[in-house]
Order: sequence, then structure tokens, then C-alpha cells
Amino acid sequence: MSFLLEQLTVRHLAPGRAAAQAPAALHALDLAIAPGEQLALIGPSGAGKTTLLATLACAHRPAGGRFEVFGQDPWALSQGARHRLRARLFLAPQTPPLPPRQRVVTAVLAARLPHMSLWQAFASLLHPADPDAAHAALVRFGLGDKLYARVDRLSGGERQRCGLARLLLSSAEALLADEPISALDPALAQHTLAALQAEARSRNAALVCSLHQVDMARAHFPRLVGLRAGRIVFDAPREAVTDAMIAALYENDSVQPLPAQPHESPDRIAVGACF
Ligand SMILES: Nc1ncnc2c1ncn2[C@@H]1O[C@H](COP(=O)(O)OP(=O)(O)OP(=O)(O)O)[C@@H](O)[C@H]1O
Repeated sequence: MSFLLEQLTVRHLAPGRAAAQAPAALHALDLAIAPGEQLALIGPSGAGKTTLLATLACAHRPAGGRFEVFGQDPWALSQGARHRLRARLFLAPQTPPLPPRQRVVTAVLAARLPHMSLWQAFASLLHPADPDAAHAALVRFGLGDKLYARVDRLSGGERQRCGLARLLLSSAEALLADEPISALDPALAQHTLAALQAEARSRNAALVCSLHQVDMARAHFPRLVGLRAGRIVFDAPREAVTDAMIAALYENDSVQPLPAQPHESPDRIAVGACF
């Protein structure tokens, strides 16, 4: 298994509060993800999608339950061994942390830093080691002309795809992407998801994507995991996920309906339009 979670609970630590008192962001999750599997995480805002992806990336230490990545409990390993395990995973955050004044080529090649010695890493910041590889990765996401652009001159959607191009440069065996198409227009979103999925297939890597675009999740991913309030509501092949299950997942108890607005009748609008 790439990931194995049993009764996994995760809490966000808050300053001045004992760990055990922090509310759980993920409650007793059971989830197994095999190499090569592709699944979409869906669910309303605050459901725990980002927390789950960060936990899979070994960025959050679980408060309870069993957690294994490639058959190992990352939190039972030494720091060095956990670092090596993390280098086998790639998490593309929703807003990639790209240094603003950096060139795109350097930012993309930074994906190889975990596998470099300190000296190689330093040298690569001054002189990009493999611009052709960076260019090829950018081309896959439609950014071939941005190789030497400065990161702070990119649009939001370009930055997002630049962050995903890093993923291609990594040698990760499991790919995690947090809302990878949130800043993209529909055509680019399709293209970007297809590129991510093709890459995962080519390296037989597990691919876990959180998505707010439910239609895209249903169209592209064979397995859907619905999260709500930190719990898995369903984990099913897409054919088994019904419209009613989606509606229940997104039903919002905390938003009050807006008061009805007095609106103009069609004949009044027509009169208004004449003057
Ligand atoms: N750093 C943090 N400290 C404390 N609580 C946090 C922290 N990050 C997230 N949370 C809480 O954990 C819960 C899950 O948040 P998370 O960001 O994982 O949800 P999400 O499904 O990714 O939401 P969205 O779709 O809005 O990005 C929320 O209740 C959130 O308020």
C-alpha cells in the first residue's frame, strides 16, 4: 500500500492549548490507497481535505490511530529516515510557496533539492542544472514560454501550474495535489488534470487530488472520497456515487438562507429598459 490509515485522528495544535484538547480536524479515518490508484477528495470547505493531504505528506503527526506510508510508520522513524520517506512523496499545495524574485526555471528545479547534497543545492540556485528538464515539465502544463520569467510576474493560474511542473521533476512515488485546478479556466483545468493523471500512471504512483469541482472529480477520477467535518462520508467507485450522496455531502447547515429580495417584475424591467 502507498498509504494505510486506520482510525486515524489528527488535531491542529493551538497555542496555549493542550494537544488532547484541540478539536480533531480528522476523526478516526480508515483509508487504504494502493500504488497507481487515483482518487479525488471532495467535500465542503473545512471538511479536512487539506489536513488529510498534509497528513499523507507526513507534515502533520497524527494524534491517534495507525498510519503507514509505503509500509512504514513515518512517525516511528528517525528524523533522517522520515526525511527520506518524505522525499518519496510530493505534495503540491494549493498556493505553491514560490520565492517571488526567483526565475521559474529555478523554482521548478527546486523539486530535486531533497535529493541533492547541500553543495549541489546551493550551486543549483546560482546556475540551473537542468533547464531542459524544467522546460519539458513546463511544456506539459502549457507554460513552455515562461522558463526564465520571474515567479512574481506570473498570473495566479500560471503560478499554480508552475507548482505542478515541480511535481514532474520530483521522483515521487505518490503524488498529492491540493485543489490543483482552483485558479484555472475550464479548458486548462481539463488539460492540467489529464497531465497529472498521465504522470501518475506513467510512474505507477498513487494520485490523491482534492477538488471543489465535483463534476471534474466525477468525470476524471475512478474513486471518490467524500469528507465532511473531518469524517469520511463515502469512499466509493465513481459509478456508485449518486447525486443524492453529493447533495448530502455539501448540504450546508451553517449558512442561513438570504432574505428574499424584492425584485422587479419583467414588465417593469422592460419599461425601465426603454428609458
Ligand atoms: N493550522 C490550523 N490550526 C487550527 N485549525 C486548523 C488549521 N488548519 C485547518 N484547521 C481547521 O481544520 C479543519 C479542516 O481544515 P482543512 O483546511 O483541512 O479543510 P479543507 O477541506 O481543506 O477546506 P477548504 O476546502 O476550505 O480548503 C477546519 O475546521 C479548519 O478550521
